[in-house]
Amino acid sequence: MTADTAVRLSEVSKAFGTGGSALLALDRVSLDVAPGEFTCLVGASGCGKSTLLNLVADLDRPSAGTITKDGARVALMFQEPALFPWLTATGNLELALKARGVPRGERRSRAARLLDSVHLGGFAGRRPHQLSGGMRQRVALARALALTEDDAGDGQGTVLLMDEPFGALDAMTRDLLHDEIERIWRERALTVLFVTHNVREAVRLGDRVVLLSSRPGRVVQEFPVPMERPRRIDSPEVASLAGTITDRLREEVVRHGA
Ligand SMILES: Nc1ncnc2c1ncn2[C@@H]1O[C@H](COP(=O)(O)OP(=O)(O)OP(=O)(O)O)[C@@H](O)[C@H]1O
Repeated sequence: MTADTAVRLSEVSKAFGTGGSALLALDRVSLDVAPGEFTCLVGASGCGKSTLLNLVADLDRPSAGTITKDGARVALMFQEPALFPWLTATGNLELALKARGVPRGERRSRAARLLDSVHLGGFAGRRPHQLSGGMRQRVALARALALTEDDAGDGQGTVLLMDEPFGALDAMTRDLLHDEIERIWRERALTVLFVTHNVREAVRLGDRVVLLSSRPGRVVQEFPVPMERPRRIDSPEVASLAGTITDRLREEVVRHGA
């Protein structure tokens, strides 16, 4: 492990079950993620993308291999925002800050600052059902930041794990959130591991796209994304690289019958 690595997976395997019915979800996956890097993971359904994020988040343990994070704070964000419906946007953030041990007197102002940082300053008193799907995901993003920033409100050293976070949103809302996450990633120098089915989304956002095979999940190929930021998801350059990755993914799906 060096200063150049925020997360290192070394020969990580994960099997579910035992004996003849065991399912090998990940097979000797090795991956180094640099601090401040935006890495996207794509692969066919069931290739183990969520399993990999859960292992990095310590929600589960690998069957073999090691995962090293070098003191990084880790936050996880899912497709469903999973907010408490009876709490306002502010209330949801205050609860996260309480869980982080932030003193009561500081929580309101920290929550307000976090809502401002995701451009939801005017919606602090709304409950989740009074917010659009995109706004709820912004609150979920602010909560992930709340769980990881240090006492000075600095997110440096944070690994943000995102599991299809925009998968349930319409295309225009998703485009806006792509701009948002890119801005926040840059401002806070976050390290992001982003799982998606959407290859264009991966090319829009990633410094690198890692393609996983299915049953068992293995790293098939890595694609650096050389285009300048910000990129447009419908630009010819994004479409072209996404096409190359999709062709490779299709070969894998055919090979594994997924
Ligand atoms: N707790 C579990 N017990 C048994 N099998 C599991 C468990 N979690 C995942 N699996 C299996 O492991 C494999 C990988 O699942 P995982 O959810 O990580 O894939 P994925 O790539 O995230 O899928 P999707 O893109 O559909 O969300 C699948 O075959 C799944 O059925």
